Amino acid sequence: MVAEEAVVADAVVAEAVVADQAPVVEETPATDQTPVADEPVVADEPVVLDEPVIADEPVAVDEPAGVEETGVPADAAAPVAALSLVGLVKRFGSTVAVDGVDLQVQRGGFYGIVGPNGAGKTTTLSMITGLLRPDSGEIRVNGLDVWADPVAAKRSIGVLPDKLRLFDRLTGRQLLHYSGSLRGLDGRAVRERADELAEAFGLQDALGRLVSDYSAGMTKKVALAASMIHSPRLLVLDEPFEAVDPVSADTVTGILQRYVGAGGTVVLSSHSMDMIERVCDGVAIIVHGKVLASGTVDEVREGSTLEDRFIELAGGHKAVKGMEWLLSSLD
Ligand SMILES: Nc1ncnc2c1ncn2[C@@H]1O[C@H](COP(=O)(O)OP(=O)(O)OP(=O)(O)O)[C@@H](O)[C@H]1O
Repeated sequence: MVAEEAVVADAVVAEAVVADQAPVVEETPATDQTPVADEPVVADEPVVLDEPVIADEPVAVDEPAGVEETGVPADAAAPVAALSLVGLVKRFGSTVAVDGVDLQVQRGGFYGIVGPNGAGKTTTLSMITGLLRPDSGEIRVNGLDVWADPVAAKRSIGVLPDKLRLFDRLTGRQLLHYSGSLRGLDGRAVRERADELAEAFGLQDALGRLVSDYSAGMTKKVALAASMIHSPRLLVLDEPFEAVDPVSADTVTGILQRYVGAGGTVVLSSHSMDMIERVCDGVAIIVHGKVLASGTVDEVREGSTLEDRFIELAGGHKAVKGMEWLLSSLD
C-alpha cells in the first residue's frame, strides 16, 4: 500500500541518505523529456555530502559493530542486531495495520516476512526504512534508531520499496548513476558498479533504454540493482521476486546468498513460501498486524510445510460459497 505519511514523495529519494537534508536533486526528474543520451544526467562529481556514504570498498559487513561504526557502545556479550523491532504499532484510522511487532534479525541473516494480503508486511517494511512513521515502538538498524537518527541509520540500508516509484524517464544506466550518486559514490565507482550489476541481473542490453519501457520484471531488477549499488549492510526488499522470471529469480537469489554469506543481512517479504523455505534461515508469519510465529524456518513450520503452517495461522482453508452464476454458464 502507499505509505500515508511518506517522509518524502519519492521512494528513491526517501531511501537516500540525504532524506533529512535539502534535496540534492529535483524531486521530479525530466518527466516530459526523453533523455537524449545514455550519459547519466547526474554529474560525475559526487553529490556534496558532508561525509561520503560509502567508499569504493566492498560491503563493509564483516566488521564488528563497535563504537566508531554505529555510535553505540559495543557489547561483546550481545552482538548488535542488524535489525531490531520492538513494540511496533501503526494505525490508519480505525485499522490497526501493525499491532505490536517485535522482531530481531542478526547480521548475516536471510529473513522472510510472510502473511496474507493486508497483514501489515509493507507497512512494517516501510517503517523500517524510514518511509512511514510508526505510532509507537522502536526500530534499530545496526544499533541506530531509524527515527531518532535517520541519516546515520539510512546510510546502511538498501531499499526495494513496494511501489516502484522510480524515476522511470531515466534510462537504466541513468537511474543507477543517480542512485549511486545520491549515496555519495563517485562517477567511476557508479559506472563500474552499474556495469557489474547490469551483468549480474541480465540487464546489459537494457541499460540504455528508458526504465518506463522496461517490463515489470526488468523494472524490479533495476530497482533491486539500485537498492544495492552503495553496498548497504541491510537490504530491505518488499516482494523482490514478484514478476521476476524463474531464471532471474534464481540469479537474484544467488546474488543475495553471496551477500548474506559475506555478512550482509536481507529482510524481505514474499508470498512464495517455497522460495522462503529454500533461501531464508529465519521467518515471521504476520497476520492482522501481529507476529503469530517467528524463528528459524524449521521452528516455524513445525514439521509441516511453511505453506500449510501459513494457511493454518492465517485462518485455514476457506470454503467458497455461492457464485453459482459463474459456473452455470459453463454447462
Ligand atoms: N496508506 C494507507 N492508508 C490506509 N490504510 C492503509 C494504508 N496502508 C496500508 N493500509 C492498511 O493497512 C493494512 C496493512 O496493509 P499492508 O500494505 O501493510 O499489507 P501487506 O501485508 O503488505 O499486504 P499485501 O500482501 O497485499 O501486499 C491493510 O488493511 C491496508 O488496507
